[in-house]
Amino acid sequence: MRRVVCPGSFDPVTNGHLDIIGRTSRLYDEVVVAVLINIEKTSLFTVEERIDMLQAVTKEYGNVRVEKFHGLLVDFAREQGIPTIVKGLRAVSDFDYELQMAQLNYRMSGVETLFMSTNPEYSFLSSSRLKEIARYGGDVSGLVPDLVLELLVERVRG
Ligand SMILES: Cc1cn(CCC(=O)O)c2ccccc12
Repeated sequence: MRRVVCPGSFDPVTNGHLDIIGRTSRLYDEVVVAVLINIEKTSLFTVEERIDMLQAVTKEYGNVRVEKFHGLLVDFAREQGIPTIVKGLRAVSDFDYELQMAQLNYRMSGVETLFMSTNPEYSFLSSSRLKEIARYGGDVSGLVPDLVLELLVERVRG
């Protein structure tokens, strides 16, 4: 069983995330989407809400499992018996940090990191930018799944 882990905060999941997860699900037997629990960071959605959204929007792929984790990603990967991380790269600006993390993770644990180019349609997308726009009433339809759009608008304007 060839497994891979796709880590992130997913606060909330965007179409950019979904694009990478969907393409990865066609390359591996199982994709574990790992939602990071970060108590230092205030989030718009709870971990459980983020997991529920991810489960709903990845169900159609049939081989995606959503889990939560805290601490080191490589510890989670090892516990899950997953030898490979897949990260989406949006732009050159992502590369520096991601390369450093990949080298550190490999040195610490032998877990490999594979990079996948983000669909250019979403290369500008990040959850934080999205939340900012939604907070000021901007239209983010088409950038997140419809289910997420509803919950996002309700939450920022609630
Ligand atoms: C482009 C991209 C960024 N991230 C981290 C997102 C985050 O930390 O919320 C991803 C996670 C899965 C698939 C693609 C991506």
